[in-house]
Order: sequence, then C-alpha cells, then structure tokens
Amino acid sequence: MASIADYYAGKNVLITGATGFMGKVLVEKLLRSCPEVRTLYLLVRPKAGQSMQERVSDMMKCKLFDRVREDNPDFHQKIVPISSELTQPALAISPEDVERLTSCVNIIFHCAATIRFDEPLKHALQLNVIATQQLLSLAQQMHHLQAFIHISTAYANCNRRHIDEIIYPPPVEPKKLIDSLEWMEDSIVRDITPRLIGERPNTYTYTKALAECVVQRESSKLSIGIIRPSIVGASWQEPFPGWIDNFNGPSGVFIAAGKGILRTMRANNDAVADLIPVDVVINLTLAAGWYTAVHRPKAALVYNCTTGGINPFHWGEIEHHVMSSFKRNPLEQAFRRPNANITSNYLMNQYWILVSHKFPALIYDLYLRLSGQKPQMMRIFNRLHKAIGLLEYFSSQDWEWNSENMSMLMSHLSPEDRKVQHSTLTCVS
Ligand SMILES: CCCCCCCCCCCCCCCCCC(=O)SCCNC(=O)CCNC(=O)[C@H](O)C(C)(C)COP(=O)(O)OP(=O)(O)OC[C@H]1O[C@@H](n2cnc3c(N)ncnc32)[C@H](O)[C@@H]1OP(=O)(O)O
Ligand SMILES: NC(=O)C1=CN([C@@H]2O[C@H](COP(=O)(O)OP(=O)(O)OC[C@H]3O[C@@H](n4cnc5c(N)ncnc54)[C@H](OP(=O)(O)O)[C@@H]3O)[C@@H](O)[C@H]2O)C=CC1
Repeated sequence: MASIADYYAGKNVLITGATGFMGKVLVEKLLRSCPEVRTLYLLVRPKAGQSMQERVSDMMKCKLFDRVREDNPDFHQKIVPISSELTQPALAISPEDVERLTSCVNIIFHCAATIRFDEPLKHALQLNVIATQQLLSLAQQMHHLQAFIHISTAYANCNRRHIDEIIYPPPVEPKKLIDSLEWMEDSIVRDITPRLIGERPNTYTYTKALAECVVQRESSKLSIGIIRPSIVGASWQEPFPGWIDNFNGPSGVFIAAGKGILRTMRANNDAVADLIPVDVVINLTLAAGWYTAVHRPKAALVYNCTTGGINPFHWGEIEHHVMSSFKRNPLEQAFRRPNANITSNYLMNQYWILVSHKFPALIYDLYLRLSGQKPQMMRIFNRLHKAIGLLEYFSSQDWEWNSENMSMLMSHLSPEDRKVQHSTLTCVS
C-alpha cells in the first residue's frame, strides 16, 4: 500500500488561503512530510503595502518553518506564489498563470474564506460562495486534477443539533441569492440579513453552508472531499506544540482572561467545547486529499473533523485549565490578577459585567484622564463585549457530529501512515 507521502511525490498542489492560520500549517506539513512534492502554487493577494512575493517570503521566515528549513534550506524553490484576488472576476489570475495552472495542477486545497462573524452578507457571499464557484470552474479546466479539497466548518449546519457527514439542502438556492443581492444596495442587504440567515447566528456559517452546496454540485465532474473542522486551536505536536498566530475563537478570550480583563462570560459549563488542534486538522486534510485522489469516490465525501463525540471536553473544564495555567504562567502587564468565571445565567453575567468590567474600566479611565492620558479601558471593554457577544452562541449550546468518515479514512491508511496519523487518533480519543 503506497503511503501518503508517496502519493504527493511529484505532484503539483494549488492552495488558497495559504497565508492564513490553517493554510500556513498545511504548506509547512506538505513540505516537511512530503519532501518529494513538486510545486506548491499559492494563490496570494498583495496586502498592506506588501507584494505577494514579499508576503510569501515573510511567511517562510516564520518560526513555523524552522524544521522545514533545517531539513531543506532551499525549500522556497518549491513555492510559487500566484497573484490572485478571490473577490475579483475569474479570481484576477492572469491568462498566463491560468494556462500554467490548468496544465499541471494535480490537487487543490481551498482554505481561503472570510471567517469574521460580523462580515456584511454581500462580502461573505462574494468570498465564501462566489469565489468557491469560480475556483471550481478553474478546477474543471485542469487537465490533470485528481482531487478538490474544500475546507468548510463543522458549524455550517449549526441550526441542527445532530450533524451527519452529508451535505444538507441549502437555506436558499445560492444562485437566486447571488442574483438578488447583486442589484441591492448595501443598506437594504444589511436590513434583510437577519431574515435571510434565519436560525444561523451569522453570515459566516450561512455562507459556508451555501458554499458546501455549490461544491457538491460539481461532484459529478470532480473528485471532491469536504473537511468540516470544529473550533481550530493551537498545534498539539507538529511542527512544535502550541503554535498559533491569531486571536480567533476562544484564543482571544483566553488571552483577555489571562490579562485579567475578562472576568465573566456566558457559556454552558456542561456543554462540549469541541476544540481541535490545527495540526490534527491538517493531517486529516492531507489524508483526505490522498484518499479522494486515489479512490475517486463517486459523491463528495464529507469529513466532520471534531473531537466531542470521541473525547468530550467541557467549557467548565476549560475555565479550570485556563485559570490554573495563567496562575502558573502569568502574562506580562496584566490589568488585574486573572479570575474569570463562566456562567450560563444571563442576569448573573450582566451583573458581573457591570461590577467586574464596566466599573473598574470607568475608574481606570478616570485615573487616566486625571493624569493627563487618553482614556482607553472602556473602549477595550466595548470591543471585548462585542466579540464575546458573537462567540456566546457557540459556547452555550451542544452539538453532536457523526465522524464515521474519519474512522473510515484511518482504516485505509498504510501501516506507516497510521503511525503518523496515530497521533491524530490518540488526540481525539
Ligand atoms: C476562562 C474563561 C474561558 C472561557 C472560554 C469560553 C470561550 C468561548 C469561545 C467560543 C468560541 C467559539 C468559536 C466558534 C468558531 C466556529 C469555528 C469556525 O468555523 S471559524 C473561526 C472562527 N472565526 C472567528 O473566531 C472570528 C471571530 N472574530 C470576529 O468575527 C471579529 O474578530 C470580531 C467581530 C469579534 C471583532 O472584530 P473587530 O472589533 O473589528 O476586531 P478585529 O478582529 O479586526 O481585531 C482588531 C485587532 O485586535 C486584535 N485582537 C483581537 N482580539 C484580541 C485580544 N483578545 N487581545 C489582543 N488583541 C486582540 C486583532 O489581532 C487585531 O489586531 P491587528 O490585526 O489590527 O493588529
Ligand atoms: N480557524 C478556525 O477555527 C476554523 C476555520 N475553518 C475554515 O478553515 C479555513 C481557513 O481558516 P483560517 O486559516 O482560520 O482563516 P484565516 O482568516 O487565518 O485565513 C484566511 C485566508 O483566506 C485568504 N483570503 C481572504 N480573503 C481573500 C481574498 N479576497 N483573496 C485572496 N485570499 C483571501 C487570506 O488571505 P490574506 O492573508 O491575504 O488575508 C488567508 O490566507 C476557512 O475556510 C475557514 O472557514 C473551519 C473551522 C474552524
């Protein structure tokens, strides 16, 4: 049985979202564990005054790539940045680059998305749905494509309590929505967004559900795998423990608690906190790419990449672990001694917000004003309250994901891959 690294040997891989949190880990893992991979084409846009080449060179200098650099100091030769703005027609890829990609790409990993919970619907639709559709059109022109792997989210169907590894009917026909929003003014779209997203909490989960449907429609023409990770956190083992580069999801909440700023948050102590380390998600993603290309399943296979069904961990336990870890390793320049509590009671939470957040912030801002400095604490708390208000939906409820396809995937691995993926299994079990 050929190993996953054998499959990727000599392959040309196209990756979107490579400059993002998960994309970087995917690039690193491919270069380190599949050293014979031929070329990684990264669709990147210029940003913040940096060209796409500068962005990719900066990314490769990051500590995350230290092990790859040690193994192969010339690893950057395998990376080819391709200029692309995914919100533009035809993804703004030049005709020469289209030609190059269509003639050689063997596998696509589509990681790019807007993951903001407060993204205006039009923009979320443009990036998460329309860009996915355009990438699928490009994929169909590729002469040697063997697999298209789409990164979705376990919360795309968070309006359901039990989520199987199937693609559910979309909340609305994507094409109809795209056509209608095209002519509508932004203010009208903003007004009707709550009605459109219905039971979903935000435009992110709504557009990710639509994207799954768009991807599924191409499954008769392409071999497709859909990965649905739950809440992706810092790396567990690879390339080293604890790597993370953002404040998304719970990470920002943990830091705010460690700085002594956040003292209270509404969450259900007994609800499962479905966290999954980024390296575990990426190991599964690469294995799913291999399986899709080699076994060419007739319908798109969905992999719920979650931990709660196998090794449930609860928000109440998280409170305990976060607090004891900050007591052992205090953060520098903390506002107060960390002491955060979780409560499921709305009124109790409001009371503690008043007493432990707003009142100390007012006093501190008064002190800053009196000492001739600019007040800032109330502004920080307002941002924090906005952020936790958007996260509470996920920390106050329980979901149940079926993850049979993950087990099926493991059973198909060669003995040597199973050893590598064994860490993945021991993490979730
Ligand atoms: C002990 C208690 C423990 C309690 C635990 C309970 C935790 C519960 C948490 C539940 C989480 C559930 C998440 C579910 C995720 C679904 C999974 C996914 O599919 S997808 C993934 C899920 N998707 C998401 O998670 C996205 C959610 N996030 C958002 O949608 C937006 O960030 C926002 C609306 C919350 C704030 O928007 P806005 O106000 O515009 O602010 P910006 O974003 O623009 O950031 C401005 C700047 O501030 C920086 N910074 C941020 N935080 C912190 C911090 N804590 N400190 C310091 N700095 C921080 C930030 O880096 C940035 O810096 P720079 O780049 O400018 O230099
Ligand atoms: N993080 C999590 O907890 C989870 C994430 N996911 C999914 O995983 C995938 C990756 O998420 P994550 O890495 O956390 O997200 P990030 O926000 O870290 O990365 C998003 C990536 O998309 C790129 N991108 C965004 N807009 C454009 C654009 N207009 N043109 C070109 N590229 C663009 C970004 O590029 P740039 O650097 O130029 O902005 C970046 O590389 C997403 O599909 C997300 O839905 C699923 C479950 C949980």
